[in-house]
Amino acid sequence: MKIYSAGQIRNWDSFTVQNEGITSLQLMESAAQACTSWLESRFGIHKKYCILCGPGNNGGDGLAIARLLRFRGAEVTVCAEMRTLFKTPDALTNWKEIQQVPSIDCIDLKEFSEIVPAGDVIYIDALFGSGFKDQISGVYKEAVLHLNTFDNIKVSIDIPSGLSADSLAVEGSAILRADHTLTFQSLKKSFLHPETGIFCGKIHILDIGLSMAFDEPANDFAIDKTFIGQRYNKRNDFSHKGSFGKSLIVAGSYGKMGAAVLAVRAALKTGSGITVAASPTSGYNIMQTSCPEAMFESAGENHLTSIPGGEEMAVGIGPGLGTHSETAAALANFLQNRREAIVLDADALNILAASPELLRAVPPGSIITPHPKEFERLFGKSADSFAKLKLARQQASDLNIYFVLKDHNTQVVTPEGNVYYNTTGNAGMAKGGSGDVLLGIITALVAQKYGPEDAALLGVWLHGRAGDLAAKKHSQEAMLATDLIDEIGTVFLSLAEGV
Ligand SMILES: NC(=O)C1=CN([C@@H]2O[C@H](COP(=O)(O)OP(=O)(O)OC[C@H]3O[C@@H](n4cnc5c(N)ncnc54)[C@H](O)[C@@H]3O)[C@@H](O)[C@H]2O)[C@@H](O)CC1
Ligand SMILES: [K+]
Repeated sequence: MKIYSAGQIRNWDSFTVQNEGITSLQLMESAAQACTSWLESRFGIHKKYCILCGPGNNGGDGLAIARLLRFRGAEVTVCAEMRTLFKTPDALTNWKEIQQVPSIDCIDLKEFSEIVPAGDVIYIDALFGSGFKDQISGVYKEAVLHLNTFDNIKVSIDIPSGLSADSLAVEGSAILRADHTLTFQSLKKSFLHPETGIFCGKIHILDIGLSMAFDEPANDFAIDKTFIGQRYNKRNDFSHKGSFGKSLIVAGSYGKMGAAVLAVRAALKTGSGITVAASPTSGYNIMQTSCPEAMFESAGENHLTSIPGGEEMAVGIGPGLGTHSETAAALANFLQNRREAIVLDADALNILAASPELLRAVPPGSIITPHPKEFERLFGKSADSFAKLKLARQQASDLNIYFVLKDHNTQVVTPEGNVYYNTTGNAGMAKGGSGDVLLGIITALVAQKYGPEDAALLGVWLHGRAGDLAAKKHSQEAMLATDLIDEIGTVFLSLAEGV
């Protein structure tokens, strides 16, 4: 799914009006109908709603929702700024329609800050949507700050008011903290960053009938199921283990063999034809017992002192490696001699951070998977997640490598400057071991001849989806990286069935 800017969303609305034989008023009605149906299916009928309406078309949506809910038997109060009222023709039309509907209470927004919340009222935020700029002030600000103190359910229409679609909010500005955001047609960039996404609650994408023929270039994308379905290659019946390539997982040191085991098991479960663990001899028994399907190559006594060439193999390096000077020297030597793309994580990245000149030796097309601290060690501190992404784009292009920036919505950054936000995964995955599993998954996909971009995209999605299934079964608190590996098969089954 492409992620469009606020300006492109406006173009999308206009394109639909011009090409689909529909008026902008009908589009507003369609948006309101989609919201009303969602509200009824979620909360049931005959509920009490208070709908805060702003001056533009987001407010117009709120008015149309008020009318539709009232017609279906709900008790509805509308709060709007009576002094300036509505600024767009469609919002004004809906304001006039509201006057014809009996028993909708209308109150001035300036009185809202006096309101004491009633326990059973659901509050709808239709103050500002994609046309919002800068920061909220005056009565709107007071209303948002007051509403934020309520424990009632709060549903934002399209975008939580005070949040802009594609940038960081002005520091200290008022933003509505929603429990649910009903957004139209596609995700907005700000929903996917931690500083701004926190205001959205649970996000629901509603189809309001915007034209599917609309297509503008974009650099930001969300990795969703359709997207993955297009990139996943089903296995051919006439294949043998050699068809699925060989993975070499370079991992482990004395006391950190668990990380190596997790990466190797994840590679095996992701379909690597042949998997070899290159680990220190002290980890031999652990690896051979935990992963009988893998081969073992000894590469040191208690820590790695050499890294095998891994010719014709997909190579993933890092989990549990430690940063011993001999291991660092082995990695430097390996990088000087390796031409094909590799996958790097964890201690491999810490070694690079200590010797940044080595970054230039990372083969083009490689994938590196830093968590926020590892990225900071490599490239310095960024002011916020938008600035960090900008820096990652620049570095990916300079170094000609792919980044997998592990976070709430993990981002894959390509050397061409595209950013793909992952939409699977949960907070239960913020645990030791989860990154080791990701390295194993991505390495196995590279072994199976997925290009680096597809391997990274499919890898993060699969990892997150397996994590979601593990959380469902065991809870976010109790789920372990091992549980995540156990769910990889279920994710492949659903992919093969096309769901
Ligand atoms: N254009 C269309 O065809 C459709 C638009 N839709 C709705 O319309 C919204 C976009 O509507 P608009 O473009 O009218 O924009 P909004 O309703 O998001 O807000 C714009 C209005 O708020 C004012 N405003 C902006 N920033 C402000 C600030 N900081 N303080 C005070 N006032 C501020 C603007 O002057 C303008 O009057 C979408 O989010 C969606 O909810 C939907 O009805 C679907 C169809
Ligand atoms: K809103």
